[in-house]
Amino acid sequence: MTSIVTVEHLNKNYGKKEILHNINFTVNKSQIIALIGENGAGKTTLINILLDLISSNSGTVNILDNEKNFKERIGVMMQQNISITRITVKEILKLTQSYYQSPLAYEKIIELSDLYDLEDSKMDKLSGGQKRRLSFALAIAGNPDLLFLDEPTAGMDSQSRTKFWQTITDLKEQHKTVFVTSHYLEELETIADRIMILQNKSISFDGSIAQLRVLEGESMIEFDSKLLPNLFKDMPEIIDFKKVGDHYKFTTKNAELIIGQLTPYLNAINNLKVQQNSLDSLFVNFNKEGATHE
Ligand SMILES: Nc1ncnc2c1ncn2[C@@H]1O[C@H](COP(=O)(O)OP(=O)(O)OP(=O)(O)O)[C@@H](O)[C@H]1O
Repeated sequence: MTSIVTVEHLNKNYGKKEILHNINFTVNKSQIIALIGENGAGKTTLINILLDLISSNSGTVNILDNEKNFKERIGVMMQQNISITRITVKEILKLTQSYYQSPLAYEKIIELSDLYDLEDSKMDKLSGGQKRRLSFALAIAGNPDLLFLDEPTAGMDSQSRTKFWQTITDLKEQHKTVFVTSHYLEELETIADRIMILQNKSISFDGSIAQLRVLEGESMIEFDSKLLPNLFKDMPEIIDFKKVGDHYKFTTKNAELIIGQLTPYLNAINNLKVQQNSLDSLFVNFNKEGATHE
């Protein structure tokens, strides 16, 4: 596979505060990579370094082989929307297209960003969600091979989000590579090929959601029962055991084994629920163990 982003031994400080420590990774073509981390973990800082908007203190970044005009092949959707008074959606898109040698067709941009009916609206009169869609339109105007999306769906309604992620998946099918950060983990869960967790200044997890499930527990089991809590507490397969009143909730790496162990007590168990662990709860568990991750 062709590597289109390579980061080696990257470090970043703001003043005396270390933000990123020895970051290393490569990104291949046609992947959707979700960069996740708590507020202030350094996601935007990392993306800004990749985009050469700010400099690192040390380390190397190689994007698209740093070939001539490689920046033309990158599309960026920043966390903040840009708004210019008196310019319409159509005008700003046409202007942006004009900066590129091989831009995406205007009609295609409108279609992918779902900006029908808003082409003649003034930029500063758009709603928050519409501004997000315009930011996306501006990001894809140059028909980029590599897209950076920082909190792309913030402020979008649920219909727009669904459509947006479908578009991102379609772009991947067209061999585009997408680097996305978001706090809406349930959205990333279905589309990301690869999850990178930024924690304690480093990439502390880098792999698929299936690999994260193996690490953190594949399933969540919940039920109500008056059974003694110490029946379960010491089972090594049980992770993150919680009991509130008669309600039991825990994560496990081996749901089948636990269900087998619960079978003799099924008469004393109500509302049994077994489900695959969501990215949200995997991330919470992962962060709780934060200090132990490399
Ligand atoms: N220009 C700056 N000068 C000094 N400190 C900064 C600067 N920009 C960011 N920081 C600090 O660096 C840390 C990382 O910030 P960053 O915005 O990269 O985090 P983030 O993971 O993107 O957060 P969020 O999820 O809230 O967007 C934070 O502690 C932030 O306060």
